[in-house]
Amino acid sequence: MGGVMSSLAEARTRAAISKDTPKDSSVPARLPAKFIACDMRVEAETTVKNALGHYNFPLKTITNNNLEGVREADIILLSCKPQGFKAILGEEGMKDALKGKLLISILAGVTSEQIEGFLYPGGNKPADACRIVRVMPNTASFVRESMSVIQTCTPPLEENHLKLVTWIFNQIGRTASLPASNMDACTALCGSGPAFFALVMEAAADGAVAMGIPRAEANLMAAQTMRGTTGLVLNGEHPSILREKVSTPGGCTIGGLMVLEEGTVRGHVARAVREATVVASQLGQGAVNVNGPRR
Ligand SMILES: NC(=O)C1=CN([C@@H]2O[C@H](COP(=O)(O)OP(=O)(O)OC[C@H]3O[C@@H](n4cnc5c(N)ncnc54)[C@H](OP(=O)(O)O)[C@@H]3O)[C@@H](O)[C@H]2O)C=CC1
Ligand SMILES: O=C(O)[C@@H]1CCC=N1
Repeated sequence: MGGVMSSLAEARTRAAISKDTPKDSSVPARLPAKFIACDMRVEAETTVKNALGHYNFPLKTITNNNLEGVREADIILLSCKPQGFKAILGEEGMKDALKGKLLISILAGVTSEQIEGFLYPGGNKPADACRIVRVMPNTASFVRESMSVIQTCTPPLEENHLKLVTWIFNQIGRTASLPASNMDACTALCGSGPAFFALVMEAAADGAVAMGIPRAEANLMAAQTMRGTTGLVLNGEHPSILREKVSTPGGCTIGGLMVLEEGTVRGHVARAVREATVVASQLGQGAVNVNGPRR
């Protein structure tokens, strides 16, 4: 989806907070209460409604009129292809529509400086310029398990904006903050990561199928085993210790691990993250054939 906008309204939930309940200081004073989805194709309206229609908030879809969506919104979530932001933000009237608003970009490889430089060339930034924040979420946001990295801004975001961005992305998983220089690696690890881990999971299931386990059970077993492993690590277990604990001396785990090490799995997985980092860094530069062979 190209541009997704949500407008703010006074948080209805605040009314429900009793006098005795301590206020959660991480919750912004105003929360998003309405969602506007903008796309270029009318078919996208059905996709959006099917994906989001069951949630209990007002949802509006707009086709081929990003300007209307931006005018109506307080927060703009830019989610077109990396190279597509100039067409959207360069539209006549867009700069005015963005005045004083928060523009969140999840575009891979596009820096905040690039967006800012496009909107306000030559550093001609008015006092009411929109505030741009770069965030890298991932597809697990669909099941509220995203790992989203919010880029730290210079100068820092004002407290309300920071609370708001953090709150939004905390609704769809976990958040972390890192500087601009780390965002391409975050894109590779968090943005692309689900695809990498899915490949490993599929390979593990294939192995089990080869040894006679039915496909459906193998997929379930691989997915739940991966989930359990992530649960242990998120609970504080170090991956190396976890691996040692499972490796009964003379047992089957160490036998399997030896095969993985022979196959240089670590090197290849790490290299995939390094490769995706380099590719991500080129996505916003107008480069072509970014995935061409490098050697
Ligand atoms: N896929 C992922 O897991 C992640 C993606 N990202 C980033 O999110 C962005 C989208 O990625 P992804 O969803 O995979 O890519 P897609 O190409 O599937 O989505 C791009 C969307 O933008 C829409 N669009 C294109 N031009 C316009 C326009 N002028 N106005 C409004 N909408 C427009 C497209 O509409 P239409 O379908 O009609 O062409 C399409 O829905 C990228 O920048 C990517 O780097 C970030 C993190 C994870
Ligand atoms: O592959 C891509 O370019 C996007 C960015 C991160 C995940 N998907």
